[in-house]
Amino acid sequence: MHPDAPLPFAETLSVLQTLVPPKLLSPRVGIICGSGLSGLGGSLKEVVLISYDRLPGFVQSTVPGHKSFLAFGLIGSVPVVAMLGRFHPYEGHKLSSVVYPVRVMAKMGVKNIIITNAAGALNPNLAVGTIVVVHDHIALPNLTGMNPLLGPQIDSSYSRFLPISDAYSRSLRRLVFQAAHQLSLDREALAEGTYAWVSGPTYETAAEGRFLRAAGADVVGMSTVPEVLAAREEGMNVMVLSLVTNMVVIPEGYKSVREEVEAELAGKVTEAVVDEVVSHEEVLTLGREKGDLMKALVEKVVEFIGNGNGGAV
Ligand SMILES: O=P(O)(O)O[C@@H]1C[C@H](O)[C@@H](CO)O1
Ligand code: HPA
Repeated sequence: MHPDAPLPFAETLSVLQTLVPPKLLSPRVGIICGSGLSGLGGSLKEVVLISYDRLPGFVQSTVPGHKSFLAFGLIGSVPVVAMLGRFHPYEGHKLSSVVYPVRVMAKMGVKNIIITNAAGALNPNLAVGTIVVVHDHIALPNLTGMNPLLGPQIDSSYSRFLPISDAYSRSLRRLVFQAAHQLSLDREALAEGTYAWVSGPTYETAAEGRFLRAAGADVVGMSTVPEVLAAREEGMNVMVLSLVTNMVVIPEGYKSVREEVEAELAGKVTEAVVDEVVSHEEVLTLGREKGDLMKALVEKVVEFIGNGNGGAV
């Protein structure tokens, strides 16, 4: 038993066995829906929704735009399991709780996981509404002691020192671009990039935004990386799609208040400076607007996986 948090896998799986029809009990693909993206669950056929409060080991999602249901169903003929609502450390959840559903998916036999999120763009070439296919990440929390794999190993057969330079499956990333081609999406609809994980819940200051951009990140968000690490530890192929819901506020240059006041005292007319801010409402609005696009891409990729394409199983 894990001393930090006893993980009730047997109990969770036994509840699932009583609630999920046998046909859906061995999902091929796991999906995690990001902020405002739970509509993905709406496209599942023969869907069975299970409230998180019925599942031992699951906590509740408390963030607007996240539900608290595990959905089982079919995309085409492929059985999938989807988290309609994820857990973030900033909600007060332990990292072991945040990644518990990913580990449950692994115990159910899921080999491929598609993780979606809403993110702010640091790269000025990205437009709001773009979906970024993530190929790498920067996780300051991981580097400074906030890593879901810290502590005694939950399974002694797992690697103690997990390499994650290959965390984002190239085969699955290829499938996204093939899916975009089949869906006749404009080239600009998709981009590739690096995701920076921050703990949140505050959005970034301008200086933090500049810092993360200078470090090489294209987008920034408050989730996903813990799930990626757990999924890799469990041996899954991982794909991450970030929907750019807003530009991170990084003004061109600081407009000096001293100079503003001095100019006014000298009788000059100055331009009023209004500081911009980001809000979760705009994140959710964009999630709703682009939810169908994200859904179409995910469905197509699942279809490809079902057909055995791309080297992913
Ligand atoms: O769960 P995701 O990463 O999609 O949600 C993002 C990050 C924060 O939870 C929230 C901020 O608006 O949206
Ligand atoms: N910063 C961090 N997380 C986010 C953002 C952001 O600008 N937008 C959506 N999630």
